[in-house]
Amino acid sequence: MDKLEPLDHCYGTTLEEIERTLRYALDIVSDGIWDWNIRTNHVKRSPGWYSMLGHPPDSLPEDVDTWRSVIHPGDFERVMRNFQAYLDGESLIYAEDYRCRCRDGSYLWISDHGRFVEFDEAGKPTRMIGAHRNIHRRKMAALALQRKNDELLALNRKLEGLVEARTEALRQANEALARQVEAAMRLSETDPLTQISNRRHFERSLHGEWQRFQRHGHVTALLMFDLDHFKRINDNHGHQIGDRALVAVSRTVRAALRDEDCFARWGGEEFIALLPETDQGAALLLAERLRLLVSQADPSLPLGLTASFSVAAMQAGEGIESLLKRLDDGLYRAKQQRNCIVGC
Ligand SMILES: Nc1nc2c(ncn2[C@@H]2O[C@H](COP(=O)(O)OP(=O)(O)OP(=O)(O)O)[C@@H](O)[C@H]2O)c(=O)[nH]1
Repeated sequence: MDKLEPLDHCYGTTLEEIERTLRYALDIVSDGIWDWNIRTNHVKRSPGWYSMLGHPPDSLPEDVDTWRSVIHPGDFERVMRNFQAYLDGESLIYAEDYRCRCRDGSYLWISDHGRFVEFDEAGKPTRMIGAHRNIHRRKMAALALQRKNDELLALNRKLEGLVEARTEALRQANEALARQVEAAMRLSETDPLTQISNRRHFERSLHGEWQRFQRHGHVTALLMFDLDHFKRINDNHGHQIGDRALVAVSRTVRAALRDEDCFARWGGEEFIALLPETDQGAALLLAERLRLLVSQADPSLPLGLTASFSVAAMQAGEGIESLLKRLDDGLYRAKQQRNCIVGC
């Protein structure tokens, strides 16, 4: 521990003069000073120290217990621990901010600094002097700022939570919307009775496939069929049975086709299939298989079902309208005989 440099060369010659000079200096830089004789345990406190805490000068016992008794219980342990660490030489400085109880019971934040100033021959400290500074306003302002900061942090966390929740709600709403759009899309492309594609969807698929055929020349065929004497079925057995027959035929044919084949209800009791990567020969074989399947579509129906088929493969340089017309003409010819297949 550093010892104080002798002050006699500039502040006086006697010890008393030096002590007085020291007190003046401490009075200027602090609000209260304390001077502890470690050997006797006597503590002398300046008038400023008493007035800072609202006491008349020299009105309290001049010992260490007076100091202990005014420290705020919430600060007591920390202050004692650090003070002891200085006394034990574990800490090089003693400097603590804490609350001191005033005479009226209120507490004042002070900053306390102290150091040993005298030692015996063995180097043991015999005297310690310290200074108190009133830091109440600064400390209160700092605490208020800290509180404000904590409030802002809490608000920020709350806002972050709100934003997160809102983002999640928005994400879920978007997902629900996407599902609705997808369902609406599916609905707009589906025939309500048979649940296979409708004409609108088929035309879009046909357009795409036709463009691919133009670009890459991949063989693609179309197959169209029309149930025979369907009017008689309705007339003889009722519209409901007619509907059941349409559903049964749709299910049977859909199940017999590949996923990539687009199968649609073209109108009334007329159906159409788009068969990518299929040439005329393969499409004719498929039509024959379907012709047999249609007749077995629903054995529980009180009638026999047959259909007339037309098959046409895409041809280079031919437009969609012409292709469909060819298919239509083929079906017209098949209808002259019924329950048969016409390639065109
Ligand atoms: N039950 C039912 N019948 C339908 C539906 N759509 C069309 N039809 C009927 O299908 C029948 C088609 O009759 P037509 O065009 O004369 O043909 P067809 O009786 O099958 O005779 P061909 O085609 O010459 O063999 C009509 O009676 C329509 O009412 C439907 O969704 N449900």
